[in-house]
Amino acid sequence: MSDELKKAALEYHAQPRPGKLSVEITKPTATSRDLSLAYSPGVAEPVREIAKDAENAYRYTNKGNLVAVISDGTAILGLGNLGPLASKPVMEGKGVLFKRFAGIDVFDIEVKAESPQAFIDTVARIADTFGGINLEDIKAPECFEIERVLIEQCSIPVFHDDQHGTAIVTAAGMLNALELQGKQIGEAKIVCLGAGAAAVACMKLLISCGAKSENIYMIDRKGVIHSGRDDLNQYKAMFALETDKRTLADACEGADVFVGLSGPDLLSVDMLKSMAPNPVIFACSNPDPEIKPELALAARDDLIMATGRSDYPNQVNNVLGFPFIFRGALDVRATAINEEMKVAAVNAIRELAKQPVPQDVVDAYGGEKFEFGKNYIIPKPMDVRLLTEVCAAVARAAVDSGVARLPYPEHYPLNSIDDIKIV
Ligand SMILES: NC(=O)C1=CN([C@@H]2O[C@H](COP(=O)(O)OP(=O)(O)OC[C@H]3O[C@@H](n4cnc5c(N)ncnc54)[C@H](OP(=O)(O)O)[C@@H]3O)[C@@H](O)[C@H]2O)C=CC1
Ligand SMILES: CC(=O)C(=O)O
Ligand SMILES: [Mg+2]
Repeated sequence: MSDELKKAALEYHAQPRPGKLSVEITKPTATSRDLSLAYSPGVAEPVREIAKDAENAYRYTNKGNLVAVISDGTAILGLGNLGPLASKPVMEGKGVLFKRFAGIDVFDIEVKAESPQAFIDTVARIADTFGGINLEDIKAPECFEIERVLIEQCSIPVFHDDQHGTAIVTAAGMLNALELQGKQIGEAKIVCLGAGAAAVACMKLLISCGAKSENIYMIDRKGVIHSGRDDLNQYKAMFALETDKRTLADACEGADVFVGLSGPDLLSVDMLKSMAPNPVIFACSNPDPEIKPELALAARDDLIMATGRSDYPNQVNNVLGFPFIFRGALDVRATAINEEMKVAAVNAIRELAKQPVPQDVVDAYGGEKFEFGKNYIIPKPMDVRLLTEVCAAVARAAVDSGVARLPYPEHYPLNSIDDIKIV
């Protein structure tokens, strides 16, 4: 990041008031009558109704449109374990994206937890306040058990965005990129640098989409994950291969795909050059990718290059997923975000990239024209059709798979956030 951008980012967060989010009032509060409805004595009535039947919380409070974005700060982007308070700008940022792209209100919650169990207990105790819980930037392997237990304990959707949001968007982009490069996913040799929350979920979903586990080389700080290692947790062990490859450089030789979910500047130009013709490079570490696009594109001209950032083409980032997935789930009051809903989101995002791009999206990106191809494998976050297509696909899948508590919404498809009706 340039010094100029770093300075601008601090200024953006500090001025004209600190932070990126505030709370707004949705009812009249001008008169004493308004206050006697909003607060004492009127507020007692919805209290009594909710005490009689918890479902009334959806009718009389903001529960149905409120998502908690919760972190313990143990894996903030690719910056590592910097603690809960330091994660707050990212969690506020997720709140901005939920609101801007899908009209969802967010409380960001940063939890100082001495153990995964303490974190679970904290979240479980506050869960009923919300319509859904988006777990964010919690490191592996703890994140897997945290999410599993919270899904079991909560009756609202619990979704670890770094796992599933990332996997959905990566799978959508990867299927399109492979198609453009003329490769079959079932034959692609895949190198995955990183073996944490995002990496494990992405590789699992790519396997569901047809990738072969025997073609996936997963790599952590100690090198290739192979069956001779005795230091693997159960999540890494699922990817252990019988192989004599040991290093990232060994794995890259002849590989078709590189997926980086690890840290900055870890893929060298020599490694990139050793890959098969027409490779796909997803260097998705934030804020700094595993290889800079300028370096990669200067080294070879037959690749498709994506990063997690907004300032390069092909932004493979969970922002294309979580706002719309939660909108669809909330609008049918789903009890979970299940595999059917995730696959529906993959297909909706993937297909959208193949449609002509509307003028307002072109305008939002400085007038540059996009069409399905090497520099446009996946839709842009500003594309309102994500709201239309992904919410509809997710809500439909929730209904069809039996986790929806409301029917498919009559007001769908959503053509703008003004069409949203809080249920
Ligand atoms: N573009 C997007 O939408 C998203 C991008 N990401 C990015 O993915 C990265 C990982 O995030 P997440 O999975 O949540 O974090 P985790 O802490 O769960 O996992 C980090 C993984 O990266 C590995 N790693 C870190 N440094 C190196 C290194 N030098 N060499 C090899 N492996 C390394 C770690 O290895 P070990 O197991 O040995 O410690 C670990 O397996 C971050 O950079 C994040 O920004 C995450 C989510 C979404
Ligand atoms: C994008 C995101 O969630 C991450 O980098 O952690
Ligand atoms: Mg994250």
